[in-house]
Amino acid sequence: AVGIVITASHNPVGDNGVKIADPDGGMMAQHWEPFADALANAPDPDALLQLVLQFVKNEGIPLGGHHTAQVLLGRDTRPTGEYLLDAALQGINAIVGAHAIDLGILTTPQLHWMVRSKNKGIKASESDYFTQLIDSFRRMLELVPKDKSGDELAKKLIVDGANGIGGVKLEQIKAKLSGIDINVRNSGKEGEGILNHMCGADFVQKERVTPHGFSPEDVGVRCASLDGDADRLVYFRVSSPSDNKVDLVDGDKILSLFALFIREQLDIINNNGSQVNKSLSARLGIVQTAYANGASTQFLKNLGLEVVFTPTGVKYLHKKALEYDIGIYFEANGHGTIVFSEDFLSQLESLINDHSSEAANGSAQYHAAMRLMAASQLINQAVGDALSGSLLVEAILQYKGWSFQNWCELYCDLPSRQLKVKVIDRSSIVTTDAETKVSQPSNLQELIDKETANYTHGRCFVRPSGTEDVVRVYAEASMQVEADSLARSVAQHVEHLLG
Ligand SMILES: CC(=O)N[C@H]1[C@@H](OP(=O)(O)O)O[C@H](CO)[C@@H](O)[C@@H]1O
Ligand SMILES: [Mg+2]
Repeated sequence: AVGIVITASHNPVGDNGVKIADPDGGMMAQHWEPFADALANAPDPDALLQLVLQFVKNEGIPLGGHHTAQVLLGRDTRPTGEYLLDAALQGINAIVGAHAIDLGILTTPQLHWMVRSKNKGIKASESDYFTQLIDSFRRMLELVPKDKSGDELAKKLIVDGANGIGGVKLEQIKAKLSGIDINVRNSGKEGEGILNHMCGADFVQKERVTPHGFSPEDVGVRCASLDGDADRLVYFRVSSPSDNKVDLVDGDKILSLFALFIREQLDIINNNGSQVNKSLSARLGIVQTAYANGASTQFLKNLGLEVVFTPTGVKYLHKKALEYDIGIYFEANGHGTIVFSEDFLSQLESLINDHSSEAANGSAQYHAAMRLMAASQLINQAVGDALSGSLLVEAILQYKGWSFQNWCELYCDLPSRQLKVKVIDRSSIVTTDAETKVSQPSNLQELIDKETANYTHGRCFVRPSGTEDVVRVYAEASMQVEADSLARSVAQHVEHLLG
């Protein structure tokens, strides 16, 4: 089985598009992208057919015969979704041997999870997805030390659903989630607002102001914001009753919380004088992009963790994370997850079985192993998932007995600025070293280095966007005015050279 979701994610309600899930539940193989581009740009039906036939030949895809391909289809809440889903059904069913299954309205990560589960031969329906979330969340909370159980505020979460599919699904399951009190705003109900308009994870992360539907009354309460197809997650808190600014916890800080938690459990397992005396070897890898705040990278490195960088785009991060026993990746904008290797999970399982005797199963080592197992079942390992991600955040905060403030204070973000520059041909910029350096045009990197040297904690890079016709400039420095001015001067160089 493979999957297709009709969605345009965090983009305006009038846009639409497709996301494709490969058999492992991950994103479509990268070497198929040029083919997808060619299909989308085919001038007429005949050319389209020729492209398909040629591609089928090149890739050695068996068409027809006994070979059946299942395509799971889902869509978000966009008004154009129904029409496009119907077109997709017709397109798939026109191929001999292919069979489309319409799963209706789903979050993108649900569809990816279903594809992954189906191909693993395990239960793969929406209710199985919900059951897995609810059960593993409950198990995580059962493993919270008794002295950490927090007050009412610690259990309260307000979720901005971006008027999209995430809020709809959360409303369906929130009553079954014990130990947490969830209130959904911008839930996608008729009349509540427009999809992604003045709300949602992308809006909150970029604008750093309260989304529509939040007010000074919410000051101090922990809030989460999802994007339109619920694969991105950021947290925030309304800073003060007098303005609409928020304290933001972005993907980097969610990543840091996850990394701390996983490391702590591994340390408990490996360092605690255990009766069973079995340790668990695990290579833990943290994957970021150049957009990760420098303070987060420093924080993670100070913990002694292995931090690696890939180009922008979760397809690169996910692939890199799979190289580890436990790989944790996040983009600053809130897309990310944790992946566990099969080998690690089977070691974990045997450790848990070894502890199954009465004497051992009260041990700290056993509890830590059980926490890791529950986390691996709660988090969506196919793709970043705002619903399962936020439940893991909530469980970890309860485990640590942490408030939003404690989490914020893990480290202090360096001020940063992002700018977009319109140029004639953005592909004339070529980058290396996970997009942190420019190799073409040849003198641009030297100019960036010169500007950056003028600032304490200065860091700056430019790259052509993969999704918009612009060059993006990112700058960081110890003060906001400095980050702004570094970004501005580098943007001017880009304009001058390529404008
Ligand atoms: C700076 C930034 O946020 N870039 C985004 C954006 O990519 P660009 O290639 O920068 O346009 O869209 C991608 C897809 O949603 C997302 O993965 C990525 O993080
Ligand atoms: Mg999205």
